[in-house]
Amino acid sequence: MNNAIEIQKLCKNYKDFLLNNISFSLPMGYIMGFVGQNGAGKTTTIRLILNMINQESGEIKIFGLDNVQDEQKIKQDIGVVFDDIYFVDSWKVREVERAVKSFYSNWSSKLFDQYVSSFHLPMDKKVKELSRGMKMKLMLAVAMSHEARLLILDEPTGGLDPVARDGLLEILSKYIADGQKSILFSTHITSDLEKIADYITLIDHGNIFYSGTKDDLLESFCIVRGGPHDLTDSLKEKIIGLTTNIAGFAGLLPTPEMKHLAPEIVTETPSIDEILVSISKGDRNHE
Ligand SMILES: Nc1ncnc2c1ncn2[C@@H]1O[C@H](COP(=O)(O)OP(=O)(O)OP(=O)(O)O)[C@@H](O)[C@H]1O
Repeated sequence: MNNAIEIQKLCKNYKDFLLNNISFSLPMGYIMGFVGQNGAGKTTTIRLILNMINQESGEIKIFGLDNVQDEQKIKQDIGVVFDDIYFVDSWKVREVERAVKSFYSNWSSKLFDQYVSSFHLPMDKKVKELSRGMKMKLMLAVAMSHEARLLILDEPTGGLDPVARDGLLEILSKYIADGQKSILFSTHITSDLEKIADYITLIDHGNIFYSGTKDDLLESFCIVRGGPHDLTDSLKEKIIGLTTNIAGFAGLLPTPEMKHLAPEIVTETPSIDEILVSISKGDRNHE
């Protein structure tokens, strides 16, 4: 299978943070959600992929090419959206297009106009006059107007209302429909990923906790709940992010451990949010 992104043993060291030897791949034609708590290392990983910061060690390949040596070639094929707008404040929407299009050999003004119109962006407004959601939509329009084969989105839905978010998810699903495009989508709004992501990479304190299909992730764990007397010592050790109170306990359990459960214990399929919260509680329980 061809990979849009292939990361091997990537490390980055800051004073108080280590991106610890991470590896994961995004297969061509799919959407990968990139999730983790604040400060887990998502933006650092994205900056490394885009060669905006230097890595200490490891390898990053985009469409099979080295992200540093072949940077110029690769960047023609990537569209990026960050949570901060990077266009000049005094530019009007039309001027943003004029400024950006010269960088891309595949730029399509027709596509840009279509996105601007479907996002209801006013062509004559200046960047500084746009709302946060409008700025986000402008960055998305730019990212998608040069037929990029890889979109890298860092919190793209943060400023969008639920209707606009839903519209965006539809656009992203259509964007990858030809099987030739891929999206790495970092977000805290995991319900968006439940709708459209095929793969999930979950990063926890600079380590990859999980990378694989969303379905496998949700099948790999279950939420368990039981009364105070159902919690044995051996079960306690296996539960990630255990919470207890007078009524009983709850937490996340690796699915293979389900076969040892007493029949009174209730199990449910977790949401991505529940997995994230349990992992973070598990980290705190071990501190
Ligand atoms: N330039 C830098 N110098 C020192 N530390 C940094 C630098 N950039 C990021 N960090 C640290 O690296 C860690 C990971 O930050 P990063 O921005 O990658 O997290 P994130 O997962 O994107 O978080 P969030 O969800 O809050 O955006 C944090 O502890 C942050 O303080």
